[in-house]
Amino acid sequence: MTSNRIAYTGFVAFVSVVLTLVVVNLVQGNPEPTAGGTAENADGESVFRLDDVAEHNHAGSCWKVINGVVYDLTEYLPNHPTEEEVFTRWCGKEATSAWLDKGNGRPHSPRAAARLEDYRIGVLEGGAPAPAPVETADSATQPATGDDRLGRMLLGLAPGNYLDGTYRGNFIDRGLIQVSLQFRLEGGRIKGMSYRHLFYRDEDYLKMDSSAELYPVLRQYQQITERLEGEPMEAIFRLYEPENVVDDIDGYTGATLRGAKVISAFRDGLNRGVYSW
Ligand code: HEM
Repeated sequence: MTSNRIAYTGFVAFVSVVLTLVVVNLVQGNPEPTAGGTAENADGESVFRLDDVAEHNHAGSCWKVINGVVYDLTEYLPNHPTEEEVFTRWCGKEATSAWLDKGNGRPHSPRAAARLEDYRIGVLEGGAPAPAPVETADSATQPATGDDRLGRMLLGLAPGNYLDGTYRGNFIDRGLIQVSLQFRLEGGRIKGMSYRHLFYRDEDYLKMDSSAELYPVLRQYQQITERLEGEPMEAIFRLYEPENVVDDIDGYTGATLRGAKVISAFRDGLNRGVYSW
């Protein structure tokens, strides 16, 4: 009788352990990081939920959401110039506010923004949540530095702020059009960018052939279109540091100016709104 009771008690204990394990597993889901997103958007990009991101909340697998885009920063982690904990504290989280304010009221640099794009793995379901306020009481009263301005511009280009469609924009200086361009936005990505007009100091660049002295300048302009193809909108800001985008012809002196003109024409197009659907 006693041994029967012991066997029965043991059986009940065993069953309850098994049931507990099943229930815990059902509630927590698979604890292993999932490789893919929950779905794909029209652009073939993975779409994740914050729950998916939350699973990658440690140094061994560190995902963050910044401006509605999901990044797998695991491999970048050892390169980040702070104590590891400063960076890992945000793993698995919506981290736009930390990205836009390094703790001193200033956002990350354009160089850091260019790094970030290498780790993009998808977008957040439903687009960017409203980011936490960027400005501290101090930074609001201080004049904006170059980095601050870039951070604010990046926010302006957050996915969802512009409709898909074809855009046309110009850079005009002293009454003359220097750069006129056209591009499509598809899922917030630049597609089919081309120049309609490229003119500077009596030179019509679009009419040049490869024997022209200034042909390398035209090549740089073309490299911009080639290298922005399929990139997210904010990639235009890489042109503030053109060495990230085009080959050198003159120590990047002219390329810096040309990059600024392209950014300006691009943003002119966005301001004008969709030219055709
Ligand atoms: C989201 C959480 C993040 C936090 C809290 C954070 C924090 C910081 C802090 C405090 C600094 C200043 C270090 C110093 O001056 O000694 C810094 C610098 C830097 N961080 Fe981050 N960071 C984050 C994400 C990132 C990401 C995702 C990248 C790039 C993929 C990145 C790239 C850099 C770079 C390149 C610098 C050098 C300064 C600059 O270029 O702005 N950080 N970060």
